[in-house]
Amino acid sequence: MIEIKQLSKSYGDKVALNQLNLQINQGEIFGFLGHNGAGKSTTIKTLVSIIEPTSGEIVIDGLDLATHRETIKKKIAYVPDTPDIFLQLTASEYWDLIAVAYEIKEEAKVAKLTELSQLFAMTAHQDETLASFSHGMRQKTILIGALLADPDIWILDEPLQGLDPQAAYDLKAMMQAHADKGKTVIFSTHVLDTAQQLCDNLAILKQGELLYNGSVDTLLESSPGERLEDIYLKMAGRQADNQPTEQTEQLEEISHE
Ligand SMILES: Nc1ncnc2c1ncn2[C@@H]1O[C@H](COP(=O)(O)OP(=O)(O)OP(=O)(O)O)[C@@H](O)[C@H]1O
Repeated sequence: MIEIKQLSKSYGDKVALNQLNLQINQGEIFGFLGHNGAGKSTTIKTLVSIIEPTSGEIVIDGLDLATHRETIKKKIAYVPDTPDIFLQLTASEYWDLIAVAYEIKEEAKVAKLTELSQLFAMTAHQDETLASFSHGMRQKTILIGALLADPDIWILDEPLQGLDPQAAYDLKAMMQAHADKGKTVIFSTHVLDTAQQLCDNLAILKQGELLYNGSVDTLLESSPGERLEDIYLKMAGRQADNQPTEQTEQLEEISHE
């Protein structure tokens, strides 16, 4: 279980996250939704130890992230929103690097790579550099690397961006299969149909504040006949609009019950 307690992050004067409290259960698919700049990536980067929070605490399976960082990092695989890393490496060299970092045995690595690179149509490209790849191919290379370790917690920042329809379909199936094995999958997205289709629970953020935390079903039941997209847009409002909508107030009550 992941417990996020009173988590805040400021970049200079800019408050990106304000006292966020959340719980993410093992084996669930958890989604972060929110307009641009809402704080989704900041939350995710804090979870994967890329950035330090200004204050607050993250506890994963009973261990405080601040004091058990190395142990916790081994449980987590992360797919960033911009896959422009290790561009000078070939896909195969990148996967080798991940296998060493996560201490994956050679036999298991080869079996998993054969399966995943075929699934994502990357076998023919494994000896080409990431620099020569399209955005989607880099994304697939990093996805394959993340899955090599069969992580307890798989965290993906806007993972569907840039994937072709087949790869997006396969990735969604893999996220579901990963959760079905009892692993935790956390992702951010702007694709509300995907959130509705995949998520057990979600958090909706706006300008660093939590607007809603709870199940997708509860959210949908709160407005019969409406899709998640309709409910989300009413709740989050327009970017410049800081005033809570009537829907926001109603849903805040539900999420605190
Ligand atoms: N390195 C940084 N320096 C200064 N401000 C930052 C930095 N990173 C993020 N911010 C600010 O923090 C706020 C939250 O940004 P964040 O990237 O977490 O949003 P997001 O919800 O992931 O947005 P998007 O959907 O556009 O990816 C924004 O106002 C952003 O401008």
